[in-house]
Amino acid sequence: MFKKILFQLHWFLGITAGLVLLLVGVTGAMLSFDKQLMTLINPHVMRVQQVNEQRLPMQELIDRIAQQEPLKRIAAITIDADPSRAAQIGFALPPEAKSKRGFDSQYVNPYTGQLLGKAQGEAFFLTVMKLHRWLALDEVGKQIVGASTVTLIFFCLSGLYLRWPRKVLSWRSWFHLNFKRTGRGFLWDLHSVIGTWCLAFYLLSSLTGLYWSYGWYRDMLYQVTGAEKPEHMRERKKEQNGPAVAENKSKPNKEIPVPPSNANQIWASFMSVGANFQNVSFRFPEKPGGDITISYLKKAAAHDYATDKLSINSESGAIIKQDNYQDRSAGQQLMNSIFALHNGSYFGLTGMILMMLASLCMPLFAVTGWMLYLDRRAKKRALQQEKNQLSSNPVATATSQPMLIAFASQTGFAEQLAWRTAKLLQHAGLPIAVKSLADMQHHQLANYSQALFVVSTFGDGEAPDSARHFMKAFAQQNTLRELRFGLLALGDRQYQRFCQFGRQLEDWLQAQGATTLFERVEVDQQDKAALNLWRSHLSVLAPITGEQLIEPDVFHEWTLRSRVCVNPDGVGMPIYRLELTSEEKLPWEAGDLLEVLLPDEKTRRQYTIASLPTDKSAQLLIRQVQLTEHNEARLGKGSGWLTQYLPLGAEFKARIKNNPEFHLPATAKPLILIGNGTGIAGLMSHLKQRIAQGNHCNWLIFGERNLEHDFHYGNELMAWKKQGWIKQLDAVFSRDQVGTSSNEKHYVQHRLQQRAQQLTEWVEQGAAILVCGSLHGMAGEVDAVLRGALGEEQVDQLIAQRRYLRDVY
Ligand SMILES: Cc1cc2nc3c(=O)[nH]c(=O)nc-3n(C[C@H](O)[C@H](O)[C@H](O)COP(=O)(O)O)c2cc1C
Repeated sequence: MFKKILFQLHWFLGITAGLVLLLVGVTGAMLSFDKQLMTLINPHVMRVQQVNEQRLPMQELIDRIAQQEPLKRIAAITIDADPSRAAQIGFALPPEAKSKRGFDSQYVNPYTGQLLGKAQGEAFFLTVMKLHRWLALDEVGKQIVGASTVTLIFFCLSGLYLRWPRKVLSWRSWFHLNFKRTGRGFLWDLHSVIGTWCLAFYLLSSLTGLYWSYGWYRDMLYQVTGAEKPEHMRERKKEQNGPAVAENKSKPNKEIPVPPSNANQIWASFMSVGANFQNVSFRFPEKPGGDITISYLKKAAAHDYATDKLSINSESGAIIKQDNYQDRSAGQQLMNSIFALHNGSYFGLTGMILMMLASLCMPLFAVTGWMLYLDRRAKKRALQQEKNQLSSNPVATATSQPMLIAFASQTGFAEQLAWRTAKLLQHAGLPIAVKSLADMQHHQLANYSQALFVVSTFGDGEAPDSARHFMKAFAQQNTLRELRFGLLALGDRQYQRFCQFGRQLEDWLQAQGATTLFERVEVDQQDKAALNLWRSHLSVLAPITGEQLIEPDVFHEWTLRSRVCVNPDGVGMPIYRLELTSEEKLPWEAGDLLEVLLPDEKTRRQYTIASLPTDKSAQLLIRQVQLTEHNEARLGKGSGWLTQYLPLGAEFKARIKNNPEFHLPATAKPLILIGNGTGIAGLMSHLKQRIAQGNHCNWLIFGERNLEHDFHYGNELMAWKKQGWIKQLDAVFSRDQVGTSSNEKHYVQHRLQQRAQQLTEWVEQGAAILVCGSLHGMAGEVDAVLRGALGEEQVDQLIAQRRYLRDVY
């Protein structure tokens, strides 16, 4: 249960926060080498030719800059030990921009003092940084990024738990990516194995990233490490608490920094302690006589942010304070390394590259996570369809002992095959009970004399999660001597323990005294031959017909040839008759469906085909569906597209869907066709087929609202009546009766009730009954009339003999 909840949370947060993390990851990767990239794209600004042995003395450098920019005040200078690098000057921002932190930054040639201008790309990286830290949305964005960062920690930990392999000590089960795997297995591998590779990096970057997201987290880190907060943070806190500065959070009375007039002396003081520097930044005081703060990185520094600090008095040039990285406490060093840990530079260039690659992988998780989610959803939907079809068939209520079909499935395929198997057997007349092993105890198996097991193998040769308890209790003694069983084991040969759980289950069943109905069938992925073998075993148990266990997912191009509204002035929603053709010579028979793939390439809609291949086109009858969403009316996704938006002559994807539950054998015996609304489509194809076979004995009961507007295919039907192809035609129009002497709405079920005598006679002569149209209202009412007139037993028999078939929706 815990695992299930964790999984649900993992995917739900994944498909939401995952998208934010995708952006944060990619922008983070872009920022990894921003300095290097900036140098690369600004060779004439950030790099210089070394023209002298020595750089200009600091005072001369300052004076020459001041000559070129007399109106600007130098607030900071950064000098790099690399002789080919330009020095960086930070000019104080003008008073109106006082509240902003930072400087107006330019580069200068340290040998000549010539200003080289600004570097290109700063604005770009600033935008990337804003996206990375707060999605460029200020406070709201900051909160979203903060929450997503917390979620990333959750993904790491829950992901680790969810993928915990059975062989914990085997490095392969943790880190090996098998490129031979395909489909869902490969997606899962990409998600979980690469996730494991990246796990430490994500934990590191998220645990450090929270430092910038939440004040409480920052405070906590300082408290735990015992480190001292930097001055600007303490000041900010004071300001926020102090009433005097409540309206103005910027520093009060901020002065323009003053460059010193004895810079050479200051440089000498610095060099007395920092001669071995990699780069050094001088920050000038805001008041004359104040201290200059110097931050420098030694050549042997632990990492790029392990800087030493120095304060020098701007007048005397005396060193006031020295604060070396290596002299700080471990906690303080850690807090000074937060950014280096965040971007991996704490571990040098390798760390930076690995962190960048891990960040670049972030989209992979979002994409594979979404794909796994969509795949699971599609499977769930397909499964629901299978279940619906089964439960709407009344045979399920038969009283004789049912055959058990038990499944154990992780991602839904075994479950789908179990329901399909059930459907095939049920249609062949066997009473069936479908159960998940998750809901079963061992001793319950003794209640059945025949059972089929459809089980997959997951993880590293393990049972699917839902069947783990069944596995755990395997040692229990139980006697199943009466049980005969068949077993379909699903697996993938790319895994070392192929179909392991299926094999284990079979061994256990046999150890309990159960005997096999036929040899275990093992399926490698979706191997058709193995599935056909399973199907042929089923045909020994019962005379199954029609449908394959899995259908090929091949769609063809179809063209919309014509579209006519058949009830222009009717009171109901408009119904359109569509004519469609395909270049392929695709066969179908009466009762089959056309499954249309909508433009999003995922959504499918099924419509009963009203014509036969001999008509040279597939005809559909589609009623527009109107939905109201947020007080706005819109057309149904499938019906709206096909009846309104798809242009005439346009191509789209569709496939013929075999619908064996609605197929009829060719026979001269009578046929009763009952339907309403667009349900006439399915009845039309059957009538056409009957006529083609030369079978006259057809009785149609059709219902709609008004004769004048809603007698779909009325002309053809009347003509067939006249020619004798339809023996009896009962068209019932509910709205036409209002205001007449009966003044009651009559529907097809009422007409059928009136003709109960005739119904009994036809059924006695061997008639089959087809029902096509509304599930709600019509189909249930018709079923009740049939049961009332013929009796429960006879209706159940008709179903078992496949003489009572329905295509209802
Ligand atoms: C993460 C993962 C692990 C798997 N492990 C195994 C395995 O160890 N042995 C095996 O034969 N098949 C393995 N498979 C393949 C599945 O058993 C196979 O895809 C099956 O059709 C899934 O059925 P289900 O959807 O009912 O769970 C694995 C599949 C995935 C996605």
